[in-house]
Amino acid sequence: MTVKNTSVKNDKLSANGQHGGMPLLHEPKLNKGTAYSVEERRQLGLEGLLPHAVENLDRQVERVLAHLDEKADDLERYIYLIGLEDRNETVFYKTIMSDPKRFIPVLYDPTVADACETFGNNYRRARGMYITRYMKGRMAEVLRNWPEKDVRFICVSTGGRILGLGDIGANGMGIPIGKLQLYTACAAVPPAGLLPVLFDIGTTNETLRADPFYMGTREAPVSEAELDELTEEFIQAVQEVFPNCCVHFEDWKGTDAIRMLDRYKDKILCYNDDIQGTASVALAGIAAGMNITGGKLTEQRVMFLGAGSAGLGIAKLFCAELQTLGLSEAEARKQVALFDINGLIEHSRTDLSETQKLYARPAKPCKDFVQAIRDFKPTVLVGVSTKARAFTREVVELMSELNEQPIIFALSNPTHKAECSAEEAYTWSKGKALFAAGVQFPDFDYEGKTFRPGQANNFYIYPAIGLATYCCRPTRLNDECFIVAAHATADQVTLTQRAKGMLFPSQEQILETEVTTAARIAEYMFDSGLAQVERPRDIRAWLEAQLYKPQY
Ligand SMILES: O=C([O-])CC(=O)C(=O)O
Ligand SMILES: [Mg+2]
Repeated sequence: MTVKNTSVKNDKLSANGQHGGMPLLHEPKLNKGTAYSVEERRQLGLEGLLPHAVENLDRQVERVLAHLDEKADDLERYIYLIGLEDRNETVFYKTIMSDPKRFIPVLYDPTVADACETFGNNYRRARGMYITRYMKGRMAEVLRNWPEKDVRFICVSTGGRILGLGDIGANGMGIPIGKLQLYTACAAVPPAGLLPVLFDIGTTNETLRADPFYMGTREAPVSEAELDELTEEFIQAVQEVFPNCCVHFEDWKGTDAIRMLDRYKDKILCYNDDIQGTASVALAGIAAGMNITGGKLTEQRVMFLGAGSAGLGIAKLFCAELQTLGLSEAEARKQVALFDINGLIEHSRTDLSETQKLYARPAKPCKDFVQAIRDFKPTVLVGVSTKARAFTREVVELMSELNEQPIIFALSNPTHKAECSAEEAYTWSKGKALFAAGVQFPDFDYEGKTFRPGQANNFYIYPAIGLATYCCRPTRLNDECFIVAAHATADQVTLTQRAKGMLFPSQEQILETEVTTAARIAEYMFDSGLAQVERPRDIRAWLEAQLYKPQY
């Protein structure tokens, strides 16, 4: 426990006109609770406000762990943890970062899905910002209400497509909150500059609009033209109020997501996690699969079930990678096929978006997914459909007939939306499949061998992108950053892990993994001229020096 560190923090507090005492104990970023020393208690007017015992951080975490053990389920644990973050940010991050494999699923997917669906019922305290159409013309003024002035990342969602849950409007706030917590939990990005934003544009969800506990605007979504206008004002306001901020788009309706990324990616520092982060983690899984099968990336044929922002994002990044490996654009696109609710994406379809048209195959119409697989003969199958159980026994068996080791990703989430479970993938493929899902499935024993399913979730990627961005201050992010992140992630799967069929590094050492990934991204940012700070001699050590550490 160092008094020095505290007195620096408390200088800041004095500058705000606060001098310790009870307000200090209610300030989660500064509060040390029972860890204040006798001396500090005297200096800061805390005597008598705390029990006698002076505890250290480890003892405080032990108490938290005991509380968590008493909770009935993960949603209760989630609610408790958010409350803890409201009281003491240091204990919160110390707890999460001490066991990320255990806590990522509690704080984030799949529990965050329940947290979002019950957001109005379980609401406790203000966190993040809500921007509505009623702030039109005043968004910059509104953003100035946020107490932290040096905001470095805004994660913004309309709630228009939350995970595989569809449009849940303002209840989607759980996602920007959770995504930003993982910047810190997985890559030690300092939490002070992280701002979750729910861009409340109304919702198509009539059940929610009729729910007395719903807290968003009770209206149908604004028109596309109005959305574009509101978003433009928001983006301008962010540039003005938080000039060092990277805008992270998350869980917008697919067409809005693609349109906004196209509009802003070359104009401001931004990215879309569902398009670029998901694409990068899928590419990482495919690249790691090549290390197991000995196959070549250029020979992979990827078939998607679902042709929304995630599927199109993966297709685009995969093709970009194939082009860097020497294929032409047309050759690369031939390696990809998409199949959606209306069948195979092929030339004669009249319902395709401009982006979907790029991947339309010169093939006959086909509404039968199994037939489409038989015709295209994919080596990799990617589920981004939000259609539970869509990878049937027939699908998995056919993939195993076509491939020695088929790569099967069931990315829809939360758990009940996955296209198939790990157990199904391993059993139906007779242990041949290299499998990953968007959520973590438990290990599975099949004929004497233990398989560890992968979690192909963008949390392997975006926190590392965040750390590299935080340190290098690039003016833009491009697709190459996400390709570099994919390879850096795949390269960290060890030989022992590959032997268990693992396609991603283990989550126990997620911080170590993401710092390594961030170092590779940072190196690319310096090499390519994207970085706006001076290149350090030792990039890794330089990143490490800037990591947030949960300590007093
Ligand atoms: O949040 C996750 O687990 C993955 C993701 O971005 C999504 O499903 O929208
Ligand atoms: Mg998402």
